[in-house]
Amino acid sequence: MFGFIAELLLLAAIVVFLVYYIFLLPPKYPENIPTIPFWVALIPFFKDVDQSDIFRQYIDKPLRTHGAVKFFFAAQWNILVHKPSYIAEIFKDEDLYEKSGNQKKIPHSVLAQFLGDNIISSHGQVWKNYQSVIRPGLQRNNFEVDKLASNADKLCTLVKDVQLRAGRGRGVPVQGLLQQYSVANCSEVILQTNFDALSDNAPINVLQSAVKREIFKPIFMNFPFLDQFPFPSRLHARATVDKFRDALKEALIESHDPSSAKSSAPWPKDGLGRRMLDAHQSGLLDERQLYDNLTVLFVAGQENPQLCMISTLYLLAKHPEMQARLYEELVSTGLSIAALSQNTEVLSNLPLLTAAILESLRLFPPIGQLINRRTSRDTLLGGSVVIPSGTYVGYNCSSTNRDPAAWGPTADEFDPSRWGADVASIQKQLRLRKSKAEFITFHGGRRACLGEKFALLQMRVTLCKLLGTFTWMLDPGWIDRKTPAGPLYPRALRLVFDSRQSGSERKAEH
Ligand code: HEM
Repeated sequence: MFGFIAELLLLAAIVVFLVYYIFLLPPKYPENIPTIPFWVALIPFFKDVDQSDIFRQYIDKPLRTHGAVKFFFAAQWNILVHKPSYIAEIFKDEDLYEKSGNQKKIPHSVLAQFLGDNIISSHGQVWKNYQSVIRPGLQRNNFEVDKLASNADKLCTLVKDVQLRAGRGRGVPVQGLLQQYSVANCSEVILQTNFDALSDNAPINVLQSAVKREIFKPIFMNFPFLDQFPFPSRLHARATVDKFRDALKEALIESHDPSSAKSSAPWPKDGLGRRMLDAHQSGLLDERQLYDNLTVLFVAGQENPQLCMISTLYLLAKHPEMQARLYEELVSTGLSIAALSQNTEVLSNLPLLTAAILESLRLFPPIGQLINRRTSRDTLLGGSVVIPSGTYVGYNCSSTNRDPAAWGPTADEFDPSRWGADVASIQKQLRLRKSKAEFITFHGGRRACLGEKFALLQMRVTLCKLLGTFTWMLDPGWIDRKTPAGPLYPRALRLVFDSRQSGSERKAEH
């Protein structure tokens, strides 16, 4: 009996070994690009790392030298592309490089349950249908800038309070505050809902943090097939994402019900929330599609701007001279900060402000790495890289955005002047860099981000208020490290804020 069990265990061990061996073996094609060893993806499990260090050490050189590599991620082999001309080719052929999001790639995962089938990850006619509903709501010309400015005022008050409590010269954590702020902007201005996110302990902020903890667990991001098993922690994760979806759904319905105390009427013409509810009523979106899209719009609409704010505050903290120049630019308009923060036209025509935001988005794209396109047939990328049908293809955004061949030897440096000195040349350069896929922060081609316009407006208003109210620097005790995996940004950033007024008062005192 003992011998039989031992044999069975040995057999099981051989099967597991064989399966793993095959699983971890890189695909034969393409032959002319290198393979990043599979264990590189596993380093964050064993060590507390800065993902940009790992990238520099193991991925950067082969990726840049060959323009693409074979790369193990999310428990499968993919082609990770760096070369801008390859990426431009991918963006151009939507039918060959089909969007294939989590609902197709890992349908059993918590992530797929959370975001479902939505405008970002769908393909073909379904995507066109979603676009017809969503695009006009996201690209309207009349975003309520007064609401953004008033939320930015509240943010400044929160920052002041936290800094006061921490004590002069002591660093304060900024991520939580920026999360509250971007949730408020996204829910109120994009979706016409209200979660009272800027008040203390708003339930949405607690839920949002709980969902993020579950979704970004590295072990399940790298091995999503583990979600097939009913681990108690994953059942809890599923319940948490459902609760979050229900909260969004309830808020959307209540805020669009004129008889509800939580109604956000009057609604703007073309408001996205109304459009989505109408599309459901007319049968254009079924119930599942309505709430999948609502969830993804909420996530994309507040998470990406939030990360952009963190990275921009970080870069400006490292460049106090740039803070001073930006402040001078605001003052040079002759408008008060209060008036300027609500004047979309003047704000959009400030060259340094525009260039600083673009430069931050270039160096720290909120979506650092994206692998969600699948080849629908065999192909030859760039005329030389053989990619078999059914292969997942993606890119590392910050690597391409920092390509020295495109941006020169200072590609890794924060230098807003590289974008141009006036708004017309900055816009021209932006269009050119996007068309050559040298700046891919907002993706590209027909699937380019639909929220770019809103995101840039929000960044302008936010920086106008923050720069008009404070100067800031890095907390000297904060360790300068980026996140270990997932979205790339400075980890648990702590800043020391100083009120501009008290700064000038201090000068007067001397
Ligand atoms: C700094 C802010 C932002 C950045 C860097 C950003 C970046 C991106 C990227 C990289 C994609 C492609 C995603 C993929 O293929 O998986 C995308 C798509 C998209 N984004 Fe954004 N985004 C930002 C803000 C927003 C905002 C505020 C919204 C508003 C809800 C939004 C809505 C969308 C939508 C709807 C798509 C899908 C477009 C399509 O496929 O038709 N984004 N964005």
